[in-house]
Amino acid sequence: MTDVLAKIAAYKREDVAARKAATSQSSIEALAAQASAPRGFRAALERVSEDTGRPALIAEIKKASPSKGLIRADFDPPALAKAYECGGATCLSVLTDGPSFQGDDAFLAAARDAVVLPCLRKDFLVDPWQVAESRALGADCILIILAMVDDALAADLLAEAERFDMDALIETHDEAEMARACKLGGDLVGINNRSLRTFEVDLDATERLSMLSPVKALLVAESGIFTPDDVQRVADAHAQAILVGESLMRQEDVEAATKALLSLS
Ligand SMILES: O=P(O)(O)OC[C@@H](O)[C@@H](O)c1c[nH]c2ccccc12
Repeated sequence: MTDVLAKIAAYKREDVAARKAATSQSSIEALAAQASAPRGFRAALERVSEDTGRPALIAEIKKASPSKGLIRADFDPPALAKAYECGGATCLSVLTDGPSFQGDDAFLAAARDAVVLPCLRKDFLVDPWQVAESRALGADCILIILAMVDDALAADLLAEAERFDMDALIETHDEAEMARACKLGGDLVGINNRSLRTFEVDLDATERLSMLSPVKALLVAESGIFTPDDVQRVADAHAQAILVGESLMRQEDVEAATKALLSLS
């Protein structure tokens, strides 16, 4: 693991230890059992990509990032969620990590309550306890970043997601990680076009890795998508969904920008 990822993993482990000390596994599971039912994240993406013949949009609510600093000052998660929904997004992704992304757990619930769209909790999972926590926060899907976890932890996270009836987006960035994703056996696989090591973005990653993805997996092209041409490019590489944050978050009129990206009017 490189410096950025190692740093994030280190503070996450500390943070999770404190959270676990405050809320036991059985307590967090009790909270998860009370959460509103999962909305079917992967199923929604599949439905839209099949019905429309274009990639379904996972629209991301992200205030800041380590590579770009502050992305959007005027930041109101429920309003952004509604703008994305009206603009044609199929699902939402909400950053909950505080130190690197200025996210907050409360943003997830606030965004999800404002819409009917399934929501991904975008955070760094380093412990299976966080899966129950994600469900307790209302998440419909979790993220498993293969650059950050070994195969055993990835399998534990995936099994926990299944136990709570959630989907899991398995994130890859290179050939070795895609091979690991195939072994793991998930059915929702992301190709991050941004290296979490160098922050360099290249849509070429989707083109190189898509043919190596598991046969049954729904494929998500993540990061660096700015224009309808970019959407077409990853669609040509067989992406059935796209995960887009920055290019939409930077626009004043998020609903109009979402429609424009999807070429809807
Ligand atoms: O803002 P972008 O370039 O459209 O990217 C969105 C999303 O793919 C990106 O935020 C992301 C993908 N994988 C991650 C893992 C952790 C944090 C963030 C991410």
